[in-house]
Amino acid sequence: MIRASELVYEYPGKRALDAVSFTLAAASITALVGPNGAGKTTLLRCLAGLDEPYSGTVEIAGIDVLKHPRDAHRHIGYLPDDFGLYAELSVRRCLLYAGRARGLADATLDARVDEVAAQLEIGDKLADKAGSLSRGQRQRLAIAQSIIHRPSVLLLDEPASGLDPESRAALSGLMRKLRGEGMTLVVSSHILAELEEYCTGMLVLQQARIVEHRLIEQADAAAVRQVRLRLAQHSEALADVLGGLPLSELQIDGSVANFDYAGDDAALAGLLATLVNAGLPVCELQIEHASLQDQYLLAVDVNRGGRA
Ligand SMILES: Nc1ncnc2c1ncn2[C@@H]1O[C@H](COP(=O)(O)OP(=O)(O)OP(=O)(O)O)[C@@H](O)[C@H]1O
Repeated sequence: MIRASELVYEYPGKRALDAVSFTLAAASITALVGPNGAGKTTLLRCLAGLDEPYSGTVEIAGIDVLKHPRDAHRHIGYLPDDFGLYAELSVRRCLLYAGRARGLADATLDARVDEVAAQLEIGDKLADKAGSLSRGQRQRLAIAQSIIHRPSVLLLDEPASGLDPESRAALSGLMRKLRGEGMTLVVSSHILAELEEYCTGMLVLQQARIVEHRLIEQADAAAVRQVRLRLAQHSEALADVLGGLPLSELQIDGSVANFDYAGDDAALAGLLATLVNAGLPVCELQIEHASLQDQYLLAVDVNRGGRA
């Protein structure tokens, strides 16, 4: 659905994107993460066809964004991080304006404005001036404007910044809903704990380059997991049995053992069977998954280490 190939973008004296390539599947939500200044906003603007890269190509819904920007824009919704609203216009007029700018026909526009306002839960604000809305309501209006033309791709730059926990939870729900309707989303954010709730993939940008592209659902199956094992009572055999298994970071403290284990659920079931068959009185096996934040920090750290 979204394909970037060998993108290079330069500001005067500064390379902001360097040979950036990736493919994102339809109906996915990709977290675009990276340190400040990594190039996230620049990448989103190139994907949206708002900035022209020095070289490389962007394809969205099968359309070459650089060659056919107008066609591509029909498929793209874009929310910039510093989005502006017409403060003196009513919410309804803001949405009507956005719809007309996107070429929606007058005959259907009113109904679409009501529909999208209800979807973003600002239906009761249609008569209010945009300038009178709270930060969260303004954010929802800006998102409503960006999806009024029913794009198949939505690019959101820091959509959760400045929102309270309640509004951020509502935003998470909205993204899941849009994905459920078949939309493909790319979300740049620094709030990794929340991205984890709804993202299907993570793209890590560092110093203008992609350093990691991970599909979260797939990565989970074979990811290294931290395991905590507890026996009902102390057993001298614990160290011997665990010592013969393909584990790492093994630490034993009395009847409790902690270790890292790489394998899917079936492999874990086999591990448990081995322990029980060896006569160990296992009463607890607890698995901790590496969080998105851990994975991100690891990707960024490894890359820094590689460059040092
Ligand atoms: N108009 C500009 N002129 C010159 N350099 C720029 C311009 N805009 C961005 N840059 C530089 O390009 C690099 C990438 O900027 P970009 O805004 O894309 O990063 P970002 O990952 O979105 O950062 P942040 O997380 O802080 O929003 C940075 O080093 C930035 O200083």
